Amino acid sequence: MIDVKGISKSFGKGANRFYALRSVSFKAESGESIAIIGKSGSGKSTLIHAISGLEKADSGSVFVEGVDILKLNEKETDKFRAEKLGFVFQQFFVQGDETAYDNISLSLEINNAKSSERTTLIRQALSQVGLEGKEKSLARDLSGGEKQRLAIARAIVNNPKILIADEPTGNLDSQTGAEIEQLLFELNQKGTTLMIVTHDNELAEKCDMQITIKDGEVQNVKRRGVSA
Ligand SMILES: Nc1ncnc2c1ncn2[C@@H]1O[C@H](COP(=O)(O)OP(=O)(O)OP(=O)(O)O)[C@@H](O)[C@H]1O
Repeated sequence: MIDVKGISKSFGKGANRFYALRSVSFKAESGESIAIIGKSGSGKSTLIHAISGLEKADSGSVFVEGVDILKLNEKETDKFRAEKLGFVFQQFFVQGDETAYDNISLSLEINNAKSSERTTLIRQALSQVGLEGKEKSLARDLSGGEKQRLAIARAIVNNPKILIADEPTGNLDSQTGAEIEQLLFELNQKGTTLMIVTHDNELAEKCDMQITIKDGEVQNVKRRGVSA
């Protein structure tokens, strides 16, 4: 479950203090798909950073899968993030001069795993995203859609509870974007909670829950088929 209660986050000091989030609250059950929508600069990225502990909220509480993340120290936050969360971004962030295998291997948490075990986990992740047989391909030789599939494989190799996708289709043509969308929803159907930051209303409408952020505040929470 993700339970966000009254979080605020400001940047700067004194007269220059700027609130990127103001008393934001919402609750989502495990396994749901959640869209975070809103104009550029409304606070969407700041919200997912606060939920993942990449940036700590100034006040309020954030429970993710039963863990009060504002109470964790830096090392515990890193461990929590590595074990429970997977991230996918608009810009893919794959290492072009590394193979697909090595891109995933770099983020594999079980660093002391036997190499046969690593290989199995990496092959499974590649197969889940439809990139079987691409282990040895250099990331830079992959198409845009394949790069994003690789980024998704890397995000899911540790079997995260929550997959956080920030504009995952923003750099893709509509056909490839639709395939990536389908892949994300397939992973969601298998039980991974999916949180997507998007400007795409059609994509947002496919999610169980749509949270609209405006000027750092929750403007509206809509559940599929229900208006709040
Ligand atoms: N580290 C920071 N220091 C100062 N201001 C920041 C910082 N991070 C974000 N902000 C400000 O907080 C506000 C919200 O930013 P945020 O990146 O969360 O918006 P967003 O909704 O994700 O925008 P976009 O859709 O353009 O990515 C913006 O006005 C931004 O300039």
